[in-house]
Amino acid sequence: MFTGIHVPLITPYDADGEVAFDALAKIADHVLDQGASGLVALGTTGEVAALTPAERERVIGTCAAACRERGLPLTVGVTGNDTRSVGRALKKLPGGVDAALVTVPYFLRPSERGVIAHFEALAEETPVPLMIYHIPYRTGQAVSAATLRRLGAHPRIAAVKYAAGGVDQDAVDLLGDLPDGFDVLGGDDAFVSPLLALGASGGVLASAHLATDAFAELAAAWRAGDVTRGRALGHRLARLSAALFAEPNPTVIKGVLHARGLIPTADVRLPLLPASREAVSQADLVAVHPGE
Ligand SMILES: O=C(O)C1=N[C@H](C(=O)O)C[C@H](O)C1
Repeated sequence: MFTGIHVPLITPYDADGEVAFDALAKIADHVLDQGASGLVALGTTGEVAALTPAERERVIGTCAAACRERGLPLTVGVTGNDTRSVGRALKKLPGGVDAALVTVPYFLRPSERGVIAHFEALAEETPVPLMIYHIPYRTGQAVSAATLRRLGAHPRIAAVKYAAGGVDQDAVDLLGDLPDGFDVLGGDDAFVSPLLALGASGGVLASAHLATDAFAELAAAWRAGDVTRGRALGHRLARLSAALFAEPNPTVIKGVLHARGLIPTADVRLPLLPASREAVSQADLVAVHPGE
């Protein structure tokens, strides 16, 4: 299920600050038609924390329709640091959801044994396969390769979105000895190419709103062992990701999509602030020929 590039969609807003569901549907169709292997709804990029429960439900429905039409998977972000409430949220996921992206418990900083107990409890009750979201610079929680390997051996834990802020020793250790049926997806846009080179099967990349086809080609090149193409493309796309992440995600991406007429406004909800004009025009420029 988890190969190729999965795009964690932004949430576009109209001039009144309401979610622009028609624009969301168009972006979903666009990235899937450009070669994305699936969508992720309600990620950080989708400003999930700023959405009401009703908006979240409609976002899932909109993304599910686009995926269903093409027979591609929809993953939905489920965030929380209390095992029971995350379990309840998983059980409430509507039809049309194929997997859940579940953050390592944040802020609380349980032990790694606690992290294992958390995911093993969730894996026993989840209606859909789980993708662990490992992002220690946001959660504050270390998770070793040994812990991920143990969790990856569980039949209901299908993948990890690996976002350690670089290619660390645990990434090398994990990718050198993966449990059967457990996929690693790069979750730090700038480091996806080296992770693919080590054996990751794809990525969950906000940058792939732009140049989706080039990101899909990057994943395919590394899978096919085409080092020359993978390396060259990886360097170019890393420059695009750097430009898109020059200010807090997803502000620059929204700025570029708006400048290109793909969403009605570049607005974000507080505490995010819109990206500067300079950051948007620089990223727009880099995005024009990312694959060459
Ligand atoms: O929402 C996501 O999923 C992602 N969020 C990361 C972030 O906001 O830092 C970036 C990554 O591309 C995917």
